[in-house]
Amino acid sequence: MAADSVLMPGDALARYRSGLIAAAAYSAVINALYLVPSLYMLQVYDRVLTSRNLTTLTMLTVLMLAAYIALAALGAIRNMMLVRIGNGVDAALSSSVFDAVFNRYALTRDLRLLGRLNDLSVIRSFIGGSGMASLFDAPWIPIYLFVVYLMHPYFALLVLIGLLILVALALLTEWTTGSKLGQASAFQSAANAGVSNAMHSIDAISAMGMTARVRERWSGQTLPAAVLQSKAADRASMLTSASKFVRITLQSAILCLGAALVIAGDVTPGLMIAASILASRALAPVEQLIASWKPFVGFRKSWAQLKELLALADDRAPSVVLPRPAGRLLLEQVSFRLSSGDEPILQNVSLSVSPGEIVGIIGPSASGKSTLAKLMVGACKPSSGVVRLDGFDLAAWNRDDLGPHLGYLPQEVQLMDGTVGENISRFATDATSESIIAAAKAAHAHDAIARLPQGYNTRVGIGGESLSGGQRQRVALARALYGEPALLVLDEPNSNLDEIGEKALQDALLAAKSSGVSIVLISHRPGTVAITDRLIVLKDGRIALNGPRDAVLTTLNAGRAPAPPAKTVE
Ligand SMILES: Nc1ncnc2c1ncn2[C@@H]1O[C@H](COP(=O)(O)OP(=O)(O)OP(=O)(O)O)[C@@H](O)[C@H]1O
Repeated sequence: MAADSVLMPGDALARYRSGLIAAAAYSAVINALYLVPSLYMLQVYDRVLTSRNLTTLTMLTVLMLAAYIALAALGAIRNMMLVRIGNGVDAALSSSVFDAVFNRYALTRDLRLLGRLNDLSVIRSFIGGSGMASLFDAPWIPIYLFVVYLMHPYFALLVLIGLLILVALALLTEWTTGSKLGQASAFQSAANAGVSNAMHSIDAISAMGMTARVRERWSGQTLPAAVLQSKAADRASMLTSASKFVRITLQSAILCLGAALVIAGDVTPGLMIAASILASRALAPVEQLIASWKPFVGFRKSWAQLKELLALADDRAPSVVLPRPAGRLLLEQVSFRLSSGDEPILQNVSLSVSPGEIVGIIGPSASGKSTLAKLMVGACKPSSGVVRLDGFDLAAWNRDDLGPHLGYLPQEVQLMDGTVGENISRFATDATSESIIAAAKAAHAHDAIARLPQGYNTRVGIGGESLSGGQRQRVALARALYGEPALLVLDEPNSNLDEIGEKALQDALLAAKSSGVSIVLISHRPGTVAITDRLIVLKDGRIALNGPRDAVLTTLNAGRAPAPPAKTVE
């Protein structure tokens, strides 16, 4: 089935437009209700205490309680709605982001792409946390200020000064700590990436006593990170204390001003207390906004990064699901370079492979064989030219639809943590034991798997480390043959095989050939080369020779150094 097309962050959020409008409406009512405490205080002081009327006090208290209950309930509902919207946006975007990260990583091998998965949780937490709520509350700052102004313009002036000082302190915090925290996080990520990289070479590192050097490199990056972090923390705590000072001083300053105004007969004592309560309420959204500033900056950054990633995403979902291919592979003038301006790894490669044909690819190290294999299975895209399967550009196939028809055995076999059976079935949830065993038998690997401690249920460990190199290759061949693919591309499938394994591989390939599979085989071993029908010699990224196996071998053995342009040997 074709996967959904790529969803952009804005589209995902737009799906929750009505929820967001409702949350904004709840916020308006919540903020209006926050006026109740000061109004209550005003009435109690100026009306109840002067009239000594208990009925009025009871009525006011009942109204106040009803408002507080509504405030608590609406606050809880709004927060629950925002959490659900955050989760919904995350869930809606997750497949597009996951696919985009994987497809892009296949092209660039850039591990920083993993951070894009983290961007999803940044966005979810911002929408579902206090960040989004504080954006909804922000428009109320001027409204509160206006109400304070109505009480007395001097009160409003004082609150405004307090607000400006708080904002200035927040900006100062960001200005003095932001770059330090950024540098610290860059040091920390470099340290973590270095350790995870070193762990891939753990055997060589421990055998050759390199642990201390790896540790020194790690601590050389984590120590500066800690120093920068503590410098930033020192400044941040000084500025936080300054903000607290401004807040409590402002509260008392309002009372002081209020008292002076009461003495002058400008305001009532009730208004003085109400203004003091309202002033702290007016400051609350500003403080919330300041607290949410960092998450907001993070949210905007993550949002922009996901937009950029998804805009580059290869939307391969075709409108028509193509039928099962017969396996006719055609490369037309294919060139490949890692990025524009780089030297091409492959240049103007044209070739074809027919169903039931085994085409061998040989050539010196670094001549581009593995890159060619990746292009043939769509693991990377040509910089120019087209790779066609049954006449259709590979890019026209949806990866999820095409995958089952392709079998690929990469040069460095990496199995995923799971059982042998799960790896063979490519982790398909609907795989049957019969289909797994059929693939293992087709790969002539069933007996070898039967000898493993728990047979098909043996866990292979991360990368397949609990299997030997040869066992890994045999399981990977079974995985490539799972589901009877139409095209099989094998990159040095025998590099770790013993004689028995090599014979099993040859038998498996001859059986696949006789059932009409198109096979591309990168291998230099004479026994395996002997089962190919045609041979292609790659040199410096170009086809140097292409023809029937024996004719190509004769040309090579005659010692005539192959040189571009490609010769077709008959
Ligand atoms: N991701 C990459 N980043 C940088 N260079 C790359 C990358 N992939 C391939 N290359 C370069 O492209 C060239 C061809 O590599 P490729 O692995 O295709 O050669 P090969 O013929 O399979 O080599 P070998 O027989 O040694 O496996 C090499 O010079 C290699 O350094």
